[in-house]
Amino acid sequence: MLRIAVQSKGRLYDETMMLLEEAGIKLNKAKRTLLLSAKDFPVEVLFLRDDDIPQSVANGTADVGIVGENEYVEKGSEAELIKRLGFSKCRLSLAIPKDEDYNGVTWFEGKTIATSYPGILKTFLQEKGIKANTHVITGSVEIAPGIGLADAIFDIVSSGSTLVSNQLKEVEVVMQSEALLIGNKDLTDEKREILNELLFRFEAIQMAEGKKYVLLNAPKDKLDEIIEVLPGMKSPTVTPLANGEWVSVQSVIAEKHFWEIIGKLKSLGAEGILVLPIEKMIL
Ligand SMILES: Nc1ncnc2c1ncn2[C@@H]1O[C@H](COP(=O)(O)OP(=O)(O)OP(=O)(O)O)[C@@H](O)[C@H]1O
Ligand SMILES: O=P(O)(O)OC[C@H]1O[C@H](OP(=O)(O)OP(=O)(O)O)[C@H](O)[C@@H]1O
Ligand SMILES: [Mg+2]
Repeated sequence: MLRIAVQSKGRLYDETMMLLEEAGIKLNKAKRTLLLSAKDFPVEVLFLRDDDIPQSVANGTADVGIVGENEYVEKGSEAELIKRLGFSKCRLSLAIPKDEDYNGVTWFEGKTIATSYPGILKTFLQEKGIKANTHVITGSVEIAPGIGLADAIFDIVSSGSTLVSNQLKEVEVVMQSEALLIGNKDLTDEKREILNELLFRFEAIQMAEGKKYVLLNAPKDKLDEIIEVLPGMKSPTVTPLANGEWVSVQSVIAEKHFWEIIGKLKSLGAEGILVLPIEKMIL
């Protein structure tokens, strides 16, 4: 059994559970259980507060874990980084009251900064040679300047709307963060084998992200030009149609180039274009 620690509720929960489900890990349902086993796969899932995940993985309570890079770095965890998962992207930034003049990090000299990430903040301030006081609070950090608890804050920013609604402005981005798969350094060979299977599945899911399968009918005399627009994984599949003047072409395209590619295909005379989602991709 490989034991995976995941956040029990919060910002990481939904996408973590979706990733596990897409990887074929279906949990045996039980109400209010913090440890659930999976059906048909030697994995069990341990639900924890995200702050506790790096340490649980480092000390072997869990074998692997899914946690924000911010928590992993803050805890200085002995766990090893196995894979970046690409979701829950955010950044850790310093922010100050919006009406303050700001002309560089020296603004923070002698100031008090409220944060839930004192470790990362300390490293940053040391690198910059700034002496400031840190006020550690575990939540609602953004209200600290407004109630006179601190002069500035150091916290998670994503859209920036929490800063705006607290009359703050972001002045320094200190680190970028995303969800990570981390693992204990001393996994047994058996556990490594399960982990490798899990990684294979995660990679197939990530590979399919942002990609679409396209099928279309093309006039034979335009085939070369159409193939140039549609690179495909290796090269597009081309099959003849009953009408000898036409062929069917199938390929994979990146969603971000979708409309541009479809426009070119149409102008080259492609017809009957079908676009299908891709669930998994194994090269
Ligand atoms: N606004 C956001 N946008 C994107 N990712 C975020 C955002 N806020 C937090 N995250 C990421 O999700 C992780 C979990 O955030 P969440 O707010 O659920 O944590 P928490 O309040 O500490 O929860 P817990 O009760 O588990 O300790 C953060 O550590 C960060 O990596
Ligand atoms: O830039 P934004 O898009 O506004 O996101 C940033 C906010 O999101 C997180 O809080 P969350 O909403 O998860 O609430 P929490 O304090 O209960 O963790 C984080 O702590 C910030 O406050
Ligand atoms: Mg937390």
